[in-house]
Amino acid sequence: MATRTPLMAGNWKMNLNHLEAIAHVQKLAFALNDKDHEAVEVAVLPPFTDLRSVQTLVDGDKLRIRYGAQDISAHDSGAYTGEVSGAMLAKLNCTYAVIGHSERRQYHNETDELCNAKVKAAYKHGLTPILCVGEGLDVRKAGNQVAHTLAQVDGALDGVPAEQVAGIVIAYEPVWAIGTGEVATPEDAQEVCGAVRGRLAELYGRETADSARIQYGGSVKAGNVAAIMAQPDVDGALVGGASLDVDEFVRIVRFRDQ
Ligand SMILES: O=C[C@H](O)COP(=O)(O)O
Repeated sequence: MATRTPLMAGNWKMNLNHLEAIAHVQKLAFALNDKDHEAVEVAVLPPFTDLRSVQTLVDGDKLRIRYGAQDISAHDSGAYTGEVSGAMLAKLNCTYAVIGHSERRQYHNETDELCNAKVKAAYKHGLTPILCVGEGLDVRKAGNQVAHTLAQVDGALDGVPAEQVAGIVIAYEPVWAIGTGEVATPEDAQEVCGAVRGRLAELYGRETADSARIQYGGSVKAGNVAAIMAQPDVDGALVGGASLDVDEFVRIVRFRDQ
């Protein structure tokens, strides 16, 4: 089985301006040591307006922190007011682009079809998608979380080749656990993360499935991360609120010590 490096990614959402971003990343870099970076990949996902400042800091100080954007346009360039292209993000040396976060699906009506176009745009420009999937409370109550989430995976990866999927990050984020303090149990997380890996194996083969990383997201904190990370198909966390607190986020990165 492939050895997957855990990825702890802080999704700041619409928080921290570019000056606050610099202070935050400096504090985070100071708190992390070589041992942390060898064991875990650490990434931040700031608002678009912060990315140039984060890039300058990471490059200038040769930090081992990676960064990416919270969204990406499906288009390369042109008359798409308000959008940011993959080429622009690649120019900023972004590693990641979040695609299909539930807040984009909910507030901006993003569909699986659009997510699929965004996944293809990310790969076209050398970015790694962090593809977000997961069910709402009604679906969970009906017991349909696996089927719902796998349909989102199928839709977003339609036509994406195995060699690209091998490097993808898929974040399973049950919507009812996002920002609510209600974390999924480790078994809930494993049920769906395991099913997602199973689907990747069906679609692309075992080797590809074993090399893709699957994160859990939804009210992850230092106090609950270790049990979630102990699950065999959970390879990291997409952390929202707790990533805004550097000390808490560092404790999440050090999940093995919790
Ligand atoms: O992208 C992160 C998720 O939406 C989780 O957010 P949260 O940790 O604040 O629940």
